[in-house]
Amino acid sequence: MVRTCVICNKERAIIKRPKTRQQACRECFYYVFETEIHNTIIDSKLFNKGDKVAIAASGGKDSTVLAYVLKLLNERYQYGIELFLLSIDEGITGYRDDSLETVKRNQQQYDLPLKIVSYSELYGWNMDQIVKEVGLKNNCTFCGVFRRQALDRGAVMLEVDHIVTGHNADDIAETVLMNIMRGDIARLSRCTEICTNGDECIRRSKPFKYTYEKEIVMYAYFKKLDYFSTECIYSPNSYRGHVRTFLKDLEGIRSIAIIDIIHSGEAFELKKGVKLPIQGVCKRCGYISSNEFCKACVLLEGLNRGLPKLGIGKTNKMLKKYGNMPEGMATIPKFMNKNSDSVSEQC
Ligand SMILES: Nc1ncnc2c1ncn2[C@@H]1O[C@H](COP(=O)(O)OP(=O)(O)OP(=O)(O)O)[C@@H](O)[C@H]1O
Repeated sequence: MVRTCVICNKERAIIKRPKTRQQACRECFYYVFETEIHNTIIDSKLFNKGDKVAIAASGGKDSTVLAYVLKLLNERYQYGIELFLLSIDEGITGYRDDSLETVKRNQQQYDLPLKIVSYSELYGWNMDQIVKEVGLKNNCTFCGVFRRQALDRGAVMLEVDHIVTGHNADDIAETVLMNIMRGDIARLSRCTEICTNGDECIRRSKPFKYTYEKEIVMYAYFKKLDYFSTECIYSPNSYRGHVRTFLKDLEGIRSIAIIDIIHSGEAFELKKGVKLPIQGVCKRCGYISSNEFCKACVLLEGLNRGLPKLGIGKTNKMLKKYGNMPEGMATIPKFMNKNSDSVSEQC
């Protein structure tokens, strides 16, 4: 049976929106998809006119669609922001080298400046070398911690005010579930924030907070966007992978479950008296940290001392076991910010 688009009531519907189950034509799907993201940006006051914004670009579907849509919305609604692409080269042969080729093509296609920062130049180690040391089990910890800091460092090099990432509604719902299952109250209380600012120097936000992964894939497919679709070769059997499978099952039964989980996460309130870690700065590299040394410095020290397990688990417990961090070890360059000598002075 031929169905008519429920939005324009004219064209033939060729899409069933995964988020709302609405039948829509292609043009109406594009329009509602883009407009919902625009509404999220406006409702959350993500940007100020004149902001320099780095799009964390991995070459994957999410960040590729993000670059395309942000460029389009910036022109359509005159946000007045300046966009850049910022990519981190983790040094994963057969994965990141190929996806970075996609980012380089996106740079041409979208005519945006691109900056690539590598783990090797920042930390003296790439992921291929790290996996040789630590194996497949804990390597995602190294990669995640190092990437977070690498993005901030790249943003400082680009002198931008803001980083946006392609984290989508599914990613955020997964994170809520993971934090509940781990009892990680500190992260649970902040993982649904669309924008982190105040305690961090470079604003970081997720314009796709309410955008379903399936719709991002559909949009990329129908628009024929150029993106890289292989999964990371070093992340089989990650904890997140199991949560993802669980969430996909839930979505199959009730598609709105993803948004409901995000709303539940937003509604969590901490009991009075619950102590949260206090943000300070790393004594060694100046990056934000709730401990004396940031996680990246501890992980790096573990690698350099031939003790890769040093940074896995509770830092204080591990330092007790393996001994304190010796002074004068190879370390990450001091985190410098465009307005101050170090993060501590600006935040
Ligand atoms: N190497 C990288 N360089 C720059 N940004 C990255 C990199 N890896 C991840 N990101 C950012 O973090 C977001 C979430 O990353 P994740 O690893 O969960 O990938 P994903 O969900 O497959 O997203 P994508 O489809 O964009 O790769 C990405 O959308 C991107 O904005």
